[in-house]
Amino acid sequence: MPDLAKRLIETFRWIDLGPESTHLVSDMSGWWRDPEIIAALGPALAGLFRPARPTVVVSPEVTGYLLGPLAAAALGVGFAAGHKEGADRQIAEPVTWARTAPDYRGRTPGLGIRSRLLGPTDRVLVVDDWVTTGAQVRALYEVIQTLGATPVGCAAVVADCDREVTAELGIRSLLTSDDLAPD
Ligand SMILES: O=P(O)(O)OC[C@H]1O[C@H](OP(=O)(O)OP(=O)(O)O)[C@H](O)[C@@H]1O
Repeated sequence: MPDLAKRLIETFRWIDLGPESTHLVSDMSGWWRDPEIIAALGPALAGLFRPARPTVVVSPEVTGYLLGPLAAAALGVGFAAGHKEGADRQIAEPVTWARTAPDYRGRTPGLGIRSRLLGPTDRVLVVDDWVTTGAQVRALYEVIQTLGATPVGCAAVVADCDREVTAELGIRSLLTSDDLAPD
């Protein structure tokens, strides 16, 4: 196993919120606190798709805003935000939206990208921390295609989805959820 994968596993935690809680909560704060992980994550995610020659990275709000720019910098391309509807601020220009199917928490948020940021010459890499149902990635692909651009795939730190979704959305990851299974 590569050193980065080992370090991601060592610094990840499941948090038990107590007897009232029905599930463990993932805690990735150790990743952002570790200088070696911060330095290695962008190049590692970029390396999953370098041959696809992405021209831009897109990531969903909010954890994607940490990871996407790291991967974009490693690829030498720019970044465009995937906004979630309902944020407490206005976007004062046209945004192209798509609604997600129910995600891993049963939510169906709209995801949107500022329309002027992508065009037909763009090959777009979606980057995220964790993909479960793939609903948010799929909605971003819909927006990307509506804007005339081409999604080349999704680079994730953790993939937790079934084989069909992985193949359909072209998901590649540094870890699978089995690597982070609670004890
Ligand atoms: O595969 P899916 O079922 O679509 O779920 C995966 C998405 O959910 C998580 O983000 P979340 O919406 O919890 O936001 P966060 O980044 O603010 O934690 C994760 O960061 C992905 O974006």
